[in-house]
Amino acid sequence: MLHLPTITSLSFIFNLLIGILFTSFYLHKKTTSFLLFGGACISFATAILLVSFKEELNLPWLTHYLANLFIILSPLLLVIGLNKFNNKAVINLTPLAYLYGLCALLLVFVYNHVLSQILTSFIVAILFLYGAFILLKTHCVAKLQQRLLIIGLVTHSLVMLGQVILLLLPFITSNNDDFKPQLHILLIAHLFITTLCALILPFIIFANSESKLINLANNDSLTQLLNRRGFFSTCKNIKANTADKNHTLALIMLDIDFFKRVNDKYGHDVGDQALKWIAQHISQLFMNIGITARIGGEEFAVLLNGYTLEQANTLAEQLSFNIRQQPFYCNDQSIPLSVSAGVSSTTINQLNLKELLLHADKHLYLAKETGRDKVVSQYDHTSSRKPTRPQYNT
Ligand SMILES: Nc1nc2c(ncn2[C@@H]2O[C@H](COP(=O)(O)OP(=O)(O)OP(=O)(O)O)[C@@H](O)[C@H]2O)c(=O)[nH]1
Repeated sequence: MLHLPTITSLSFIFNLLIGILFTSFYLHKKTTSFLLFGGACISFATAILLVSFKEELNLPWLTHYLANLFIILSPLLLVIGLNKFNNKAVINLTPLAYLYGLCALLLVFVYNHVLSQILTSFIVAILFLYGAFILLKTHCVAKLQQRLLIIGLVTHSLVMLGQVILLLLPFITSNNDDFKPQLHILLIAHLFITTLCALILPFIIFANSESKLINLANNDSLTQLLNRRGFFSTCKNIKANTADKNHTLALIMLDIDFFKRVNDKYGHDVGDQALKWIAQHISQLFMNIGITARIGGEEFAVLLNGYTLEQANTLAEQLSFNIRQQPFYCNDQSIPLSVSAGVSSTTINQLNLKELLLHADKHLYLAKETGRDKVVSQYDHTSSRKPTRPQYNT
C-alpha cells in the first residue's frame, strides 16, 4: 500500500530536482519567478529532510520549528513567484513579510506543541488558495495544465484545512482520539499533491515562454502586426483549413508613398509613429476579416480569405481613403500620408503565396509608377482617379 517513507523520499527527490531545475533556469535567464519557484521547491525538500530527522535527533527547534518555517516558506515563495510570472512588476511584499514574521514569532512559543502544526497547516492552506486565485488570473497557453494546477492548489488547501480540523477536534470535543490514520492519509495527500504541483508548474512556465518566443519571432514589435515570417506561417494553414478549393482569396499589398521624405523631414521617430498609425488603420479595417502584416520597412500585406478581387479592391480603396482623409498628427504637426496598393487574387486550388505576393507587388509597382496614392488590381491597370502627392509644410 502507500508506504510513507517511500513517498517522503520520492517527494524529497522530486522537489529537490525541480528546485534545482528552476534555479539553473534562473541562472541562465535571470527570470526572478524561476528563482522563486526553485526556492519554493527546495524549501519544501528541506522541510521534508528536517522532519525526517525527528526520531533520530532530539533537536525540536530544528526538526519542528525550522521545518515548519520551511513548510510555510514554500507556498509563500510560490505565491510571490506566481505574482511575478503574472507580470506584476511591483509586488507589495510587506503583508507577506509581516505574515511570515508573525508565524516565525508564534512558532517560537508553540513549536513543540500540536498548535505549531495547526498554525502551519492553516497558513499553508490560505497561501495555496491565494496561489490558485493568482493562477486563475494568469494568462497561460497550457490551459489544461493551468486547470490541473489550480485544482491541485485548491485540493491542497482543502487537505491542509482538513488537517487543521482533525488536529483541532480533540481540543473542542471530549473525543480524545488522535485521528492518526486520517492524519496519515492527509500527510500522504499533502506530499503527493505538492510533488504533482511541482511537476506541472515547469510545463506551464515553459509553454508560456515558448509562446512568447514564437510571438516575438512572428510579430513586428513596432506595429504589433505580423511580420513577414508570421505572415507566411499563418497563411500556410489556409489551404489545409479551407474545404472548398474553388474558394477565392485576395491579397492587398500596401506601401506608404514618399516615406523617405517623412523620415528625412521629421526624423526616424516620427517615421516610426507614422508606421504605427498606418498599421492602426489597417488593423481597424481588416482585424476581423483578414491576415494583416508588415512585411517590409514601409510595406504591408493583407490576405483576405473568401474575398474576390473586386471586393478586395473596394476595401483597399476604403483604406486609402481613410488614410488620406484623416491626417497623421505628430508633435502638433499635421503630416499628410498616402498609400499605394496592389491587389491580386486566386483560388485556394491554385494558391501559391509567393506568386500571389509577386502579382500584387507588380500592381503596386504600377500604382507607384502611375502617380501613387491609388489602388491597382488585375483589371485596373489605369486608375481613373488623378493621383495626388502628399504636400509637406515647410
Ligand atoms: N522610420 C522608419 N523608417 C523606415 C523603417 N523601415 C524602412 N524605413 C524607411 O522607409 C523609406 C523607404 O524609402 P523608399 O524605398 O525610397 O520609398 P519611398 O520614399 O516611400 O518612396 P516610394 O515608395 O517610391 O513612394 C526609407 O527611408 C527607409 O529608411 C522603419 O522601421 N522606421
